[in-house]
Amino acid sequence: MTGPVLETRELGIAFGGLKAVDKVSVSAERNRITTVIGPNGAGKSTLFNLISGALKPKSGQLLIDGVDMTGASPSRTKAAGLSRSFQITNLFFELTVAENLRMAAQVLEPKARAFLPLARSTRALAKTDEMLERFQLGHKRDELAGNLSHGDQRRLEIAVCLASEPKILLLDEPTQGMSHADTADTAKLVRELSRDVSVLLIEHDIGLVMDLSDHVVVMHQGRKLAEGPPAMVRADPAVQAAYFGHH
Ligand SMILES: Nc1ncnc2c1ncn2[C@@H]1O[C@H](COP(=O)(O)OP(=O)(O)OP(=O)(O)O)[C@@H](O)[C@H]1O
Repeated sequence: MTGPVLETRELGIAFGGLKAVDKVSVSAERNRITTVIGPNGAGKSTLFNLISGALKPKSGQLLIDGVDMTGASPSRTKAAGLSRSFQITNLFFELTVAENLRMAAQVLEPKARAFLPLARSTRALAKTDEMLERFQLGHKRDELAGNLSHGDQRRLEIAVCLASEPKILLLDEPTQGMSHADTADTAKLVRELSRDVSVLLIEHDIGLVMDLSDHVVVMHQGRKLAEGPPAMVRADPAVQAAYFGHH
C-alpha cells in the first residue's frame, strides 16, 4: 500500500457553538512520527477522538490505509489497524504484565481458535514473549501491572498497543507525569516503535517534539495553523505568536 497510513480531510466537529475541530486535514506517513501540538484547548484530544471513532465528525472524511472510515466505531477503526494509548492508562492493574500483553495479542489468533484453551493461543503467546523481551519486561512478567513503577507501566502500555500489530499508533502525551529519565527512555522507545508502525503523537514537551518528530502539525483554536518539519514549524512567526507566546 502506498500513500499515507492515516488521513483526515477537512474533519470537523462542534460542541454547541464551539468549533473544537474545524476543517482539519492531516496525514500520517508510513513509519514516521507525526506530532500534533497546540495550546490547551486547541482541539488535539478532540481530533484524536474523531480519528479513533470515539466521536463522530460533523463534516469531513477519515481514511485509514486509504479506506474510508468516516464515522466508524472504535472497534472498527481498531480492526482497520489503529491502536490508541490514553493519557489515563488503559492497563488491567489486577492482571500480570504477561496477561496484559497476551490479552492484547489475542486478536492475532484466527477467530476459529477463540474458544480454545489459552495455552493453545500460540501466536498470542509468542507475541507476548517477543514484547516482554523487546520492552525489557521479562523479569516482571508475573508481576501485577498495578505494582509496576510509573515508567514501567507506560512502557507496558506501549507494548500492549503494539502487541496487536497495528498500522498506526495514537499516543496521547505518553510522557505525561514522567521523570526526566523515564521521558528520555520513552522518547527512545517511540523512536524505535516508528520502525514498525506509524505514530501519531500529542506531546506538550516541546524539546521532545523537536527531537522526535518527522512532521509537526500545529493546532490553534480548532484549526490547523501550520505544519512541516520541526525546525520549520518552530521558526514560523504565526506559530511563535500563537504557541510559543512571543513574536
Ligand atoms: N465533550 C465536549 N463537550 C463540550 N466541549 C468540549 C468537549 N470536548 C472538548 N471540548 C472543548 O473543545 C475544545 C478543544 O478541546 P480539546 O480537549 O480537544 O483540546 P486539547 O488541545 O486537547 O487541549 P489540552 O492540551 O488541554 O488537552 C476546548 O475548548 C474544550 O473545552
